[in-house]
Amino acid sequence: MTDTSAATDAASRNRSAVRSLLRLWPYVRPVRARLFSAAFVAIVASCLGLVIPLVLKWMVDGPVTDRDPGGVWLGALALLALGIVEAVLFGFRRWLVARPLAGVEAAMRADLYRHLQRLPVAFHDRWPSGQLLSRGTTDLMLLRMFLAFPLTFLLVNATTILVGCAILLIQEWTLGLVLLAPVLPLVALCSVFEARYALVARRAQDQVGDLTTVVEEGVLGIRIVKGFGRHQSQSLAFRALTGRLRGTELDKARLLAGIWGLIMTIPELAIGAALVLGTIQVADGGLSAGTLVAFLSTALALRWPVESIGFILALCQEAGTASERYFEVMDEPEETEVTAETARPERPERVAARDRDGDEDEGGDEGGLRFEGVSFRYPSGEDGAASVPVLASIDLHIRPGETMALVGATGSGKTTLTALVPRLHEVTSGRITLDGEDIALMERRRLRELVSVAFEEPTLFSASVGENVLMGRPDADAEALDRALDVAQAGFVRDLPDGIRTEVGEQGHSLSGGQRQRLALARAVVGRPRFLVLDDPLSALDVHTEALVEAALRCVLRETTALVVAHRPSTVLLADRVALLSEGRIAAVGTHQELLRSSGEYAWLMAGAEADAGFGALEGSER
Ligand SMILES: Nc1ncnc2c1ncn2[C@@H]1O[C@H](COP(=O)(O)OP(=O)(O)OP(=O)(O)O)[C@@H](O)[C@H]1O
Repeated sequence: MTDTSAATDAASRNRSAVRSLLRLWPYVRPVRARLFSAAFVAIVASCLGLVIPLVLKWMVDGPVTDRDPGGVWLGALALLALGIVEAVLFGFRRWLVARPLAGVEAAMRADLYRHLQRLPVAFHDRWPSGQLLSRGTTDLMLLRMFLAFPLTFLLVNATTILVGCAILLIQEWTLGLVLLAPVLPLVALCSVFEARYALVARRAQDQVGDLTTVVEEGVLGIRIVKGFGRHQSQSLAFRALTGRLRGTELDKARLLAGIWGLIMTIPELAIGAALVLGTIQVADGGLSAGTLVAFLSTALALRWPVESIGFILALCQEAGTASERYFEVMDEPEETEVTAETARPERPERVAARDRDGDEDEGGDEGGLRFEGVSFRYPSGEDGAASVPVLASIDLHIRPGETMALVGATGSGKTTLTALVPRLHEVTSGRITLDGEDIALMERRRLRELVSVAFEEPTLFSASVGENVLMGRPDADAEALDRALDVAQAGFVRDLPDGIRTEVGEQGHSLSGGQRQRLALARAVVGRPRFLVLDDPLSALDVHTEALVEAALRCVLRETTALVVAHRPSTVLLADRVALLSEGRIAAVGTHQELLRSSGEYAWLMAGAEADAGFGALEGSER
């Protein structure tokens, strides 16, 4: 990149950082009164500091020249009082902003969390979790600090410098102009610094996100790391990232050191020049000693407001980047939602039919779960290259009350197809209907009530066993919970130390894989859903437990319309019919026996599974 384009890029980044900071206004608005009051108090406190040189001038030209001890004591008391008032005012400012700004941070964090829950699965597939974590923690902390300190002090320092300059010019305008001479070069230097610092600050904050991802993966995958003895390679990867972050932080420190050095040296030179000129004027009798003392004291009082500008600008840049990173996530579109007003209401004849026939209504052509010309491709990756279609022209009808097994080679698209029913992903073309209703036109809340899912990888939350199961239907009663646990053969929970109140630990890691799967299955069936989607939910069970779960599941499946991904013949036998998925297309539909006869691929898949199951059983009996 050429220097010019780097500068243009940095300048536009600067503008976008300011725009991002302005977007904080809705959050700041409710606390604006406190924030402005705090800024006002800080300005008063800071300007009080500028009165001190004027008291000094009075003391030098008055009591000191007249050798009046009483006057000196009076001056000293005035200085003490000014110092105390200044300190109290700064303390009051801090008290004014602390509580409301903690509230702003909490509100922004809550909004981010709420938004993350509503973003589509495709977003979460794309974004590393560490990047999201760092935006919800470090970046929000930087924004709170920005509102508490740099934002206020940018205003306070600017006002103090303006008032101080006015006092300097009024006291002795020639010396004042000498002191103001470095202003223009300093402004130019600051803007170059800001542009460069913006780029490095963004790089550092992104690297913190990458580092968080690696730490999180290392902690969550600690069993694999230990199991494969990968400590060293993990440490090396971590060290490489920390090394890169260290380099970036050093770049930041170098830039800061440079600007700070210049901001300190240039005004010192100007003060030195003013001191020399002032002393000559006092010697010539053109200036009183008191005025020179006051002039230099004012100049020295302005040192901190001037010197801190580099540091404050750096904090503002970091806050701009933090805000940009926060709104990058907040700007991602949430899942499209059909509202109660726009949702297509359930057709009256369907409601009537259901009322008449109970749950097992409408055997007709429309009922059940239907895929009509469904195609799906995952969103294109970072490089923008179009992804290949995973599912193409899927036409499949699962009749009301029917259980359909979905069988296919690994990678054929079974999980993807099941994820389309609860709309974890949106179909690329075609449509899916539940009892004739297009799920794309249904309120998500209603869709989730109708459809329950259990995935091969059972995800549990750090809550009690009961809470995890009841996630499937929070209003279910104890009887429903018991029934669900029985169906899933999860009676083991009653032997846990606190029964269903036992905490399962982070991601349920205090339980075995098979136990977690059974709880996930219980969660899926607890609400007696009209439609059940199970993605190979019995894969981690031994053959005996699997047989028990299947026997109990048979009763549940009779009451619902189900799509069950199956790898083993025993699971397939739960189903009324089987659909064979081959490279993203439905290759055949029929009963298990029909497909065994008519489809070589199906027979081959089942033969492999049978051999595996037989081997597993043999191993089990030998143990
Ligand atoms: N989040 C994703 N982003 C991009 N491609 C994906 C994603 N998830 C799956 N795929 C791809 O989609 C294809 C189908 O994957 P899917 O998990 O649906 O297969 P499957 O039949 O369920 O496999 P298995 O039996 O091994 O679980 C695979 O080629 C996979 O690489």
